[in-house]
Amino acid sequence: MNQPAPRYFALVPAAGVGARMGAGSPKQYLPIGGKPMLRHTLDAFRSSPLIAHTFVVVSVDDPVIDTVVPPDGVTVLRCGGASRLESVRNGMWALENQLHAGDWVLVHDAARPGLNAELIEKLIGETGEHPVGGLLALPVVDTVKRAINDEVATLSRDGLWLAQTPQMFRFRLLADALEAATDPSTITDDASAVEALGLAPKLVEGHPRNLKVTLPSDIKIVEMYLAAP
Ligand SMILES: Nc1ccn([C@@H]2O[C@H](COP(=O)(O)OP(=O)(O)OP(=O)(O)O)[C@@H](O)[C@H]2O)c(=O)n1
Ligand SMILES: C[C@](O)(CO)[C@H](O)COP(=O)(O)O
Repeated sequence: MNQPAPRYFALVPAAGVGARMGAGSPKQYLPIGGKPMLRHTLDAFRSSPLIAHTFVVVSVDDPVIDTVVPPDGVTVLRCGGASRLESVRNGMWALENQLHAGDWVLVHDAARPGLNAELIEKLIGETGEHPVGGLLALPVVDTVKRAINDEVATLSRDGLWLAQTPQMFRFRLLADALEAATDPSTITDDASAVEALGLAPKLVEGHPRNLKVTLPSDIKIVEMYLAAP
């Protein structure tokens, strides 16, 4: 019997405060290339024919989202938590009765506005029906140092990658993994919750344009990528 076509949904955690940006307001609403940072991410998912719908998680009392959310393709979930882990987990809880166990969920940071349809489709295409899931990541190309107190050591960069997002997993697996996760300081992305179950997601090479806008110096970099044809 033919299997139903897989469904892909985006879940965008956007309930952070942007402390490291130091802008005095949540960074996801800062203007990037003429529109709020979050809108770039929402528009990227709306531009991909593979994405059935996008859900964005914001803080319960977010006063800005209604002026940023596009007219269609996106549903706002006012259930943000005290950590990224909690915001994503709360978002998954909110979708419990809307998504099927086998639906794919692509979790993507609102703070990564450089995402485009090509990267979305690359992740989906290369992850395919992988038994665990996949995430965009970049292989480490610099020498890595670890500094503890006055000691500095060079770490082998063999096999080291820097995780990006989206990170895509089937709904049930991701929901169960996040349910089992307890420590937001160690479970800093969605894949680490799945890895804690003893599972290994696929790493798919992303792109520097998909950087996480964390510090003020990141804004000009991502605007450069967004301005490039
Ligand atoms: N309680 C939180 C914390 C973070 N995030 C989201 O998770 C993504 C990645 O987090 P990060 O870049 O750390 O954003 P902030 O937490 O806002 O930044 P900072 O750590 O500097 O405060 C962002 O899209 C952010 O909005 C979230 O939804 N809920
Ligand atoms: C999810 C993530 O972007 C993968 O690199 C990263 O872990 C988010 O970290 P943050 O401290 O919440 O920005």
